[in-house]
Amino acid sequence: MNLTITDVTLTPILVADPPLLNTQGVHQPYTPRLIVEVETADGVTGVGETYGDAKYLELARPFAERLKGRQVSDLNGLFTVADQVAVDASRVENAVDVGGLRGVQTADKLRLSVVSGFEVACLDALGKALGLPVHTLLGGKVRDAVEYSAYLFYKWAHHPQGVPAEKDDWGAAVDPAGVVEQARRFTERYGFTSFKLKGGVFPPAEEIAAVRALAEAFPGHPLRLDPNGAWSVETSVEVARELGDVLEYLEDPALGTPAMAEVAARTGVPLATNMCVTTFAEIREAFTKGAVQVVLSDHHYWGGLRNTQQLAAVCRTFGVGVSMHSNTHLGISLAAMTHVAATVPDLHHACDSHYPWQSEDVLTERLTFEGGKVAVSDAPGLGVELDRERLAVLHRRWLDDDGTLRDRDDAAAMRIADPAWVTPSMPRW
Ligand SMILES: O=C([O-])C(=O)C[C@H](O)[C@@H](O)C(=O)[O-]
Ligand SMILES: [Mg+2]
Repeated sequence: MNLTITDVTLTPILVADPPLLNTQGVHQPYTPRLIVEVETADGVTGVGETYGDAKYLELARPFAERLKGRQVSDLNGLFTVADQVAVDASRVENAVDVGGLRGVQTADKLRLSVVSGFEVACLDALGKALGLPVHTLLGGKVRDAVEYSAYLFYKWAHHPQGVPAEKDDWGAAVDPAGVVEQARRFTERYGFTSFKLKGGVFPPAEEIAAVRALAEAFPGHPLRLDPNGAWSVETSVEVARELGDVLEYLEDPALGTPAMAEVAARTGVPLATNMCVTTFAEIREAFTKGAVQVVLSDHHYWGGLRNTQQLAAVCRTFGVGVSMHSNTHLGISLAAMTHVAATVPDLHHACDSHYPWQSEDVLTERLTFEGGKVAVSDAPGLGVELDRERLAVLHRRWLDDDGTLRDRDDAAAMRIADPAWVTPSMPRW
């Protein structure tokens, strides 16, 4: 068996995204993703996926060049390769990513986001070459299915008038009744039993009312609210007081570890984060201050599936829970998330997934949720197959774009509807 990497292909694409609202603005009609393929000397291929904005693509290109001639099994070597790739200083000047939605932005984190796409592609190829599923390469599954939560968003029925977009059949959700209706459809279509509402969009009282309406419609079901750091400490404590009896956790109510620690000290509601702990370097301060009770790993920016397992081990050591964050990903990443989540022993919270919002994919067969869970594939590799025609169509869309959609910008999308919109300064409430 020859595991030498002989070819690496990078395909940036634009995928349809509905008008989902968050505290920064609204999703653009198409969002960038990067599809990574590696091929071995034996002709075995592996696929990976990561963020597709220009700053990732510009690192992925030199990274891909350096991979040829290496072994798909040399997963540790990917980090050495990453260290050799220079990051343009202007890419980390503002120190935050997507207005802060993905936490701090450092050169290392950018590199890790690229490593993850290649790591997953290498694991897929290695698994196929050995006839083993990715979860076996990660040490073996401890469950046969991984539970996901319904990721509810305030949303408009359509992207602003005149903006080209794909149709979506979800309708609008801008008030408690709309949120409950969306949740009902999520349960009917996918069987989800826990619900996360993306908040920070409307004044807290409206979002409290929406969560209350969910609690009434789905009594006893785990509920979460995530305003992406849009609230002050006082507001966070107030919301925790109002909703403490129904929340599984509050996610990033306030921005930054010191503020989160203060909120945590003043409420019994557990706090989760995908914003103040997004790198290993941020763990010590957050855990020693008791700022977070659940870390939501995003294998893309934590540097892959094996780093996610390491994060889970650190969390276990500190008695902090672990679950998963999600961002406009496709089926390759859902498969990758499912494989790694299947290997984490103490996963006690349903993982996030945007996948139901992504009507387009690059797989021949979409992954499915049954009873809110994705079955863990035992097929070799990730257990997914690339649909080359679909990939070509979505790549063509990226090629045809004049550059405005190649970098995610929720504030720019909002300005189309509201020209006066500026990225809100935090805390917003
Ligand atoms: O905090 C989170 O869970 C996210 O950042 C998830 C996504 O970025 C979500 O907020 C989005 O895409 O609007
Ligand atoms: Mg979050």
